Amino acid sequence: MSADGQIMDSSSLEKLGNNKNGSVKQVLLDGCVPFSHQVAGHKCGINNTGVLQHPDGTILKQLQAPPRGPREMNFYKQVFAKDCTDTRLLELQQYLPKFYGTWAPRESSHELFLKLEDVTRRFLRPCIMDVKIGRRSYDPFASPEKREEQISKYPLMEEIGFLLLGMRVYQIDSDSYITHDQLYGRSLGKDTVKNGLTKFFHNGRELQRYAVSLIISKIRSILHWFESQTKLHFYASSLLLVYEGSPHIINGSRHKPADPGTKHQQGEPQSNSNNPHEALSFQSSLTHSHPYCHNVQHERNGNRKRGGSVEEEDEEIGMGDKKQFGQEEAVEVKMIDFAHVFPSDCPDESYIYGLRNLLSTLEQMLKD
Ligand SMILES: Nc1ncnc2c1ncn2[C@@H]1O[C@H](COP(=O)(O)OP(=O)(O)OP(=O)(O)O)[C@@H](O)[C@H]1O
Ligand SMILES: O=P(O)(O)O[C@@H]1[C@H](O)[C@H](O)[C@@H](OP(=O)(O)O)[C@H](OP(=O)(O)O)[C@H]1O
Repeated sequence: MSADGQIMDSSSLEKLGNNKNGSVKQVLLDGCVPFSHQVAGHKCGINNTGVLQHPDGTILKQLQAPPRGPREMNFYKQVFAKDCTDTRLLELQQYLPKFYGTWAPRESSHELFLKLEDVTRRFLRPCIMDVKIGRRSYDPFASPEKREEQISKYPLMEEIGFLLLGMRVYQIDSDSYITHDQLYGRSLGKDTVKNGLTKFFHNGRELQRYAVSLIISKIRSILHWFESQTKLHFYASSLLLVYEGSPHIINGSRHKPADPGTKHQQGEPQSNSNNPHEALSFQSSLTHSHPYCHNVQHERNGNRKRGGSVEEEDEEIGMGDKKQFGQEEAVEVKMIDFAHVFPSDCPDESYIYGLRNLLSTLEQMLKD
């Protein structure tokens, strides 16, 4: 058990030798690697590995210690049950990452992971933000100590109804990402939380207004779901907001990656993985297939092979003037982190409050 309460067996981590920079690339058994787009949440195991990326493009979230881990697993199982007839739960599916069941490393079956859709996967330069929603980030069964600890981390949660846990934003001019962690989020007050959200939508040149508008409409749909259901309450749960940071690929058509959890088809574009094993699985398609594959390959490893900028690489492979996907697809909003979801018989006013305030802050941003 790691210091943060997650179970991780050191036997499942292999070191694959030094790469060119002298750093050690970790690959878990079965070709899994640490997921490079994690912006918040628990880090567990050796060298603080957190969420993992499976070679098939899904992500793996290790089950937390009971009761949290089993509670989250059961929640996913309930929502994605094949024989589910509950309309509200069926509606909820679209707002969650797809759930592909549980996964365990071949040689360490006592470790259990949730196998989930990687929400960032179809994006070339994903800008990602994790926002905890609700006025309380502790559940009704939390001990007085836990309540106090959670409240003291962000006393404004009650009033603001959300907390920026972490973000990663692509900057066009420097061709790099800036990141902010939870300490930044906690430093934001009622009058400054809008500035925090603005940072997430700013690419160094301008506010990505299209992304704000599209994300607003996705959050509105989630709010409608919450306004129409009374059976579940979500505590310490988050929204994961993602939009495309690359200026090259908005507007136009593009192929979608193969459904994660299924085998990659040759020639099918893959996106944004940092997993060398996933790259290998479609390596043979690189020479003849869609240039998008090639482009992504450099970016996804996070250590591109040449010194040139991302844009130069796009030009080299014929991507420079290509627009690759429509605006609707250029953003994503999913609910994540369900370790504290409980049955109820009334609307989840705390979560609804958080969503409404987040929405009105985003709307205000567009008016400014
Ligand atoms: N389905 C997903 N697709 C892409 N990224 C994800 C997905 N699920 C989680 N992540 C990434 O992993 C991070 C942590 O996820 P999550 O909040 O579920 O973990 P946690 O350890 O339970 O968090 P906490 O410590 O807040 O309880 C998120 O901030 C996000 O960056
Ligand atoms: O972000 P931080 O500062 O690391 O704080 C963690 C964060 O508040 C998590 O939401 C919480 O897990 P839960 O929501 O599941 O309670 C975790 O509790 P923990 O320390 O008990 O794991 C905290 O440590």
